[in-house]
Amino acid sequence: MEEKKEAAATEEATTSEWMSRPNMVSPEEERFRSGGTKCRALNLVSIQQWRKKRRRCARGEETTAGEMNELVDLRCMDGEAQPIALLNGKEDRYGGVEVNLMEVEPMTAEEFYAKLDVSLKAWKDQGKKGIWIKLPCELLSLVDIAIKKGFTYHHAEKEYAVLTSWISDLPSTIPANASHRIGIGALVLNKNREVLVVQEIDGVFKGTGLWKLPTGVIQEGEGIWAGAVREVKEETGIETKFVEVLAFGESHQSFLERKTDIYFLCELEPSTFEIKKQDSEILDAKWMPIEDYVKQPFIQNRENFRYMANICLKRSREEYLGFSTVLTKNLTGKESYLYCNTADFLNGKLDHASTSLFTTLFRKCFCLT
Ligand SMILES: NC(=O)C1=CN([C@@H]2O[C@H](COP(=O)(O)OP(=O)(O)OC[C@H]3O[C@@H](n4cnc5c(N)ncnc54)[C@H](O)[C@@H]3O)[C@@H](O)[C@H]2O)C=CC1
Repeated sequence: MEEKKEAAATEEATTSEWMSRPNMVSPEEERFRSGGTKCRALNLVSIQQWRKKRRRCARGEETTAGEMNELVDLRCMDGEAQPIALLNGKEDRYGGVEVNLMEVEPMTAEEFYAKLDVSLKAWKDQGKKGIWIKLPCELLSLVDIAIKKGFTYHHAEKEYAVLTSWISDLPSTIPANASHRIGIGALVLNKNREVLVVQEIDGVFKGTGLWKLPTGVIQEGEGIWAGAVREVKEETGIETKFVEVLAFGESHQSFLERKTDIYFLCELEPSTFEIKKQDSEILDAKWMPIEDYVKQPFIQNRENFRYMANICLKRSREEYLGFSTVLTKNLTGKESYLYCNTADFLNGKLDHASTSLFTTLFRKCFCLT
């Protein structure tokens, strides 16, 4: 009866728990005894030796330091033990190793520990520097072990977490997790110099009565200009074409506690004018004379809002120029947008770098004159 209870508890116990309770039967040992072990590196002799050692540790006759290393050593000491395979890793461009556990056979905590231990030793001998481990949600129970072996969280996505460890004696160059969030505010002006404004149902401006520009956050893989067009369409139903980035601002520790928020004030040209507001987020939306928008006390009483509103006002009078987009390619051949002041091209201050630049330039000349 007692044994059964212990076995049931073992199933639920995490590896770290059963490692610290010397009388428990480990899941690995249980599987070995029933003939179904997956870990060929273990055999009964080494398990017994190891359990004796754990009992001695529990009685205080031996230190527990390095207990898991002992397990690995015992495995290697035994004549019948098989060598433990390294974790399957891919070299990165900076002298490190990337281990992707997204598509490997599930492994027990014990197997992972043993493999990680021998892998780290091997990689250290080989002079490797940054070690990256990508763990799918199904293997997140292994995080504990990686952390005990010196790894720290780097970042997480819905499907996985990534941990890193810098094993070189040189200073770490592992890049930080994403540090910024990108948002947009959209200036949409019609021919009567009315600006498209909204009131939001929730958020910081709830209940203030402020008529504000449509704002939003750029999605993964989305261009700033495309995100601005999408947000305006979603919130107000108005179709637009991107014209320019008028200004951008940054504020630190403004998102998820530690992230910097960068927002781009964009001008968009409307091609439809009938408002169909988004019911889930927008309380009301309308076209408002730009002077009335700027005069709102909430805006006049806050320096950054006043600055942005004045830029919008100047822009509505065609007294201000921003940055428009030039489609280019980055080093790896991916599409990359350059946001630049085309007025300087007009004045001959910059070289005309590409055909698409000329196209943009002529479009801008046409729009602005
Ligand atoms: N709101 C404004 O008037 C201004 C906004 N900006 C910039 O515009 C960008 C976007 O600003 P906001 O629209 O105010 O962003 P926000 O962070 O308040 O909201 C963005 C979206 O996420 C949703 N959301 C945010 N936190 C949520 C939560 N805890 N639970 C559920 N939904 C949540 C909101 O409903 C909204 O759809 C930022 O970069 C900001 O700096 C810049 C100046 C003024």
